[in-house]
Amino acid sequence: MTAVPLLDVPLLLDVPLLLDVQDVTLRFATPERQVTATSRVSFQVRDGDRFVLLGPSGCGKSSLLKAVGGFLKPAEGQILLNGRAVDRPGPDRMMVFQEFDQLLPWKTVLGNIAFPLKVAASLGRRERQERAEYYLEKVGLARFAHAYPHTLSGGMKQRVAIARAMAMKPDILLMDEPYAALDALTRRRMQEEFLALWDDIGFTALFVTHSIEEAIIIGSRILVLSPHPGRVRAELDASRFDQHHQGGADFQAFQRCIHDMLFAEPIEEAVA
Ligand SMILES: Nc1ncnc2c1ncn2[C@@H]1O[C@H](COP(=O)(O)OP(=O)(O)OP(=O)(O)O)[C@@H](O)[C@H]1O
Repeated sequence: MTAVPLLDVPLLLDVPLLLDVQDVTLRFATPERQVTATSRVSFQVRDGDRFVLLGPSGCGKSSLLKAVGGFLKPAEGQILLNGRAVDRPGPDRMMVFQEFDQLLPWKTVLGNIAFPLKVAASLGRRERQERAEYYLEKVGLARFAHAYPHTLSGGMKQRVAIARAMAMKPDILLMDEPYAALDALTRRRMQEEFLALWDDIGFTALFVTHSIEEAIIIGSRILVLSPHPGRVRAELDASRFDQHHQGGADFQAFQRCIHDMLFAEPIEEAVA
């Protein structure tokens, strides 16, 4: 029987379509065998979405993000950004990683944020400086403009990485478990800041996590992927929840529902 994923999302046809992932299968060739990371995954991200890819370890979340980033070519299917096929990395898709060492250690915080703007060569020196300062202020680190990365905490480094990505004003921000290596309290605070930034600036994010709780807090839409190889199990509307709902009955019921979906075996049963 053909597996039918559960779709529980409003049709937002009046909101511009940004990213269209169509039947994407991703494979890796290793010396021993071929690994299929995802199988015929489809989803659409619209302007302003906080779109979360959620699934167990190895289901291909990071690989999907890399493919959207243009670092990995689909074996089948295609990825369109603003109607154009993605075939290489570009400044319209900026990535934030989990690792704390993604900043250039020999540049100051401000220098790190201004650096991609300099490489892109679209702004003059003064505009670059102003843009970098603006986003640094937005992540609450204006006082640390001249500090070097090794003097910052993990959370501060992630804030700088987020400011650096945002300063490029990408069409979509690609975030690969950006808070997973942080302690629980800092992680919570970063989630709150992420939502406050989204309210303040407005951006579109494709966010990878394997935490159900984080997916519900961060996401406006959640794509639930099955274990390896990743297939779409469901797409859910999470826009009614944020950090203030955590612990509430609705939040917990939603969390349980996603948990059951993730650990259910055949997709047909999850839908029934
Ligand atoms: N460069 C690679 N070469 C070979 N296999 C790979 C490569 N990158 C990923 N894979 C395999 O593809 C599958 C999906 O990996 P991926 O890292 O995308 O999953 P994930 O859902 O992001 O996992 P995690 O949450 O643990 O990071 C895994 O089986 C992984 O071993």
